Amino acid sequence: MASELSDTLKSLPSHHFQDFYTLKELPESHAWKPVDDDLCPFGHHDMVAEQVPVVDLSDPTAERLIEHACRTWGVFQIINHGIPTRLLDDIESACQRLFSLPMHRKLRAAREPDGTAGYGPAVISSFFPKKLWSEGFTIFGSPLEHARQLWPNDYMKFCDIIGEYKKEMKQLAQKLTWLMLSPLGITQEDVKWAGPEGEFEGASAALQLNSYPTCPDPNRAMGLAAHTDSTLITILFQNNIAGLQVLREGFGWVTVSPIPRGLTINVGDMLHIMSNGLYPSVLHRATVNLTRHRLSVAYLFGPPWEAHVSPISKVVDSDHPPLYRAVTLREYREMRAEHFDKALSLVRLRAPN
Ligand SMILES: C=C1C[C@]23C[C@@]1(O)CC[C@H]2[C@@]12CCC[C@@](C)(C(=O)O1)[C@H]2[C@@H]3C(=O)O
Ligand SMILES: O=C(O)CCC(=O)C(=O)O
Ligand SMILES: [Fe+2]
Repeated sequence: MASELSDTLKSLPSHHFQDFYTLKELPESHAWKPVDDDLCPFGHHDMVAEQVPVVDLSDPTAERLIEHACRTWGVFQIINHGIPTRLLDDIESACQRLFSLPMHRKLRAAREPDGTAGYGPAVISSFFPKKLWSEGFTIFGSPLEHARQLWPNDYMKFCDIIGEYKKEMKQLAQKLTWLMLSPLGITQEDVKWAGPEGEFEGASAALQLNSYPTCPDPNRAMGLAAHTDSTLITILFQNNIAGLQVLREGFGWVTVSPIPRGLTINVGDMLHIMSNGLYPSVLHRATVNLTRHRLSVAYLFGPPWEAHVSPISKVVDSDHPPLYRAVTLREYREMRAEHFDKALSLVRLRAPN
């Protein structure tokens, strides 16, 4: 088994795969400056008072609450969203099964150096001098091939859960996107690429399974470094263990308190552009834990790869000129791959009035 692992590692290029489960101390390569130091980069505030908004989707005023949350935070949590509890339990178990596999098995499904799908560190890790305390598994389209490599005799269970989860998430993402766009006066006619029924048929979607193993020195480690998502919206499920933090302008990092069976919705860069900056994409990161293995599942919902995304005319006038040029998701992801957090400013035309 040990030789299978070293053979696999030898055949993989400089890509960094870390077996966290064997480490008793935090290696220097993973030691960030204590994450608590920058809890409040804007000075001292009463952090307890600030809570990410929670929206009950069965509330008739949900749309207004969502609009307010998107304008002020770029993130909110939802309850009563209609995703079956059983499915959330299933996806959590599927993550546990995957990440608890021995390293040599996970490496069979390793992401290729220039690839996008499979097992490996977060793609943004290459932009940071220190390594992240996390591992991920990215799914575009069908997970069948990778699932076969991971569980040669029992891969269908994983595929079925992923298939069902993606289907439910797609419907929820469509509904949420309209709940977010409607208060800005944006309708189906304004978003040609959303299709005649506004069903976002050609939308791009990916599923990112994240694992944050227990860490011997959590205050000096970083699970996932600060980033915005390059999506329209992201729907995040976390396994009831705190770790996700969002940056609230003027306050600092605020922890998103897990709500059992709740989901967190992030505004991504594509929605930021479409809304002409009215809905800012949220900067977020994930911390790690001494005793509890945290898992999260991000459904990354975007426009079709080749659709031109630009500020929608309904939110543009002479007082509010377009702040961003049109860009396709394909072009934007290429810019992110090269320039990471500078990508949004690279498509920016001017500063707001
Ligand atoms: C669809 C995508 C968004 C993502 C890059 C990717 O191609 C697949 C993984 C996604 C993810 C998840 C963790 C955070 C993130 C910044 C990363 O490193 O990989 C996002 C990427 C993104 O939003 O650009
Ligand atoms: O694990 C989390 O809470 C954050 C995950 C995340 O930001 C992502 O997958 O894009
Ligand atoms: Fe994210």
